[in-house]
Amino acid sequence: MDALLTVAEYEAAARDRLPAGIWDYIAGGSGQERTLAANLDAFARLALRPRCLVDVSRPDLSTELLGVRLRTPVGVAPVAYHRLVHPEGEVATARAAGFLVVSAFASRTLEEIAAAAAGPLWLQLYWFRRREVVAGLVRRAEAAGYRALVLTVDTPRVGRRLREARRGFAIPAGIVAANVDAAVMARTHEAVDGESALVRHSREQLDPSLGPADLAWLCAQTDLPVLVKGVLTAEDAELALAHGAAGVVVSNHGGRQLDGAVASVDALAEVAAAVAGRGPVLLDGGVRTGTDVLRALALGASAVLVGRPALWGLAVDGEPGARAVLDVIAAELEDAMVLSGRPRLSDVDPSLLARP
Ligand SMILES: Cc1cc2nc3c(=O)[nH]c(=O)nc-3n(C[C@H](O)[C@H](O)[C@H](O)COP(=O)(O)O)c2cc1C
Ligand SMILES: O=C(O)C(=O)c1ccccc1
Repeated sequence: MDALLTVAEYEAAARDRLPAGIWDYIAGGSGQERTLAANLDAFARLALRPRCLVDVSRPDLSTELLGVRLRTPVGVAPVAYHRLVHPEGEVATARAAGFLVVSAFASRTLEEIAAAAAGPLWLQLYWFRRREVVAGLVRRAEAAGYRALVLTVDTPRVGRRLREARRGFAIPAGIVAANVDAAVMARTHEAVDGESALVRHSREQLDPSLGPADLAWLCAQTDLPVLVKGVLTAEDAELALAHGAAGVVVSNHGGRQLDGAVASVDALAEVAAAVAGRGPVLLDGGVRTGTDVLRALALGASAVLVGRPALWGLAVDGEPGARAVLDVIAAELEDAMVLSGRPRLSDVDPSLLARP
């Protein structure tokens, strides 16, 4: 195999390897997939204003997030069921990642992932109707040394994923959400023609009444910082912080929830302005290159997360593949910092963009 030099090449290699149903589950968005496409297009539209005559002999990609030093400002977004693409699943991803947000629907246990992790771990939560599932995950994350919780708020139910519906997609029996009661997850394994099992499962098990008071309740349950994921507006950023959130993740769930929602990078400036330095602002959705990372930081992100790219690397070559994808992005980021005259991340601000 020739060396793969870009994230796009990992994507193509992963597509060649994965069964079509698994590929469509991962690649797909909701509805007409407009937001899925917009996440990529929005980055492409942000032209850079490089500066020259700057000493760029010592580029420094490191950053601090919630008191922890990271080698790069790039982590892995919470993505369900890594074992769909590689038998080691999240354990391999955790070895490769500088920083990983573990999904509530991880296919390895929180403790196995913690034992393997190279960097900080956060745990993502859904608002299960059975609140003891949420509380149990919080206790286990605390005990296993996770450093933050991420409450996903863009999923009162799973979006209309037409690729999943057409295939009657269900989670294969051998791959389970290792940290959630099997009874809660049973319906994710029942294939029905013309329906996504995940949509059905989410309608039954996720609580769509989630509101600000519930966020405040969650924050009161734990000393861990709680970030709110799925924020696309200044109003929701303000509401999240007012009810105890330590920060936000600007995200449209990789174009898998409300189709037609704004591209995440296009929502970033508004959210960052509302947060106004009171906590970290992360971004995910469509980050595929080092220059995308730089664009997001210029618009106010503290760090970014990649979702699908981590799975592409994992699918191609397990732990080394996931590491290689993150290394490609880091190498491109360093290059972009040197070539744009911004050798430190603290030098990255809206002046980097032609039309911020
Ligand atoms: C296959 C797949 C599964 C996902 N599972 C979850 C999940 O369990 N929890 C969650 O908060 N977000 C989930 N997401 C959304 C990601 O956290 C993230 O928002 C999105 O993938 C970022 O976009 P990107 O894939 O373009 O990088 C999932 C995304 C994908 C593609
Ligand atoms: O969050 C998702 O995008 C996702 O795919 C999912 C997986 C399992 C249950 C609910 C949603």
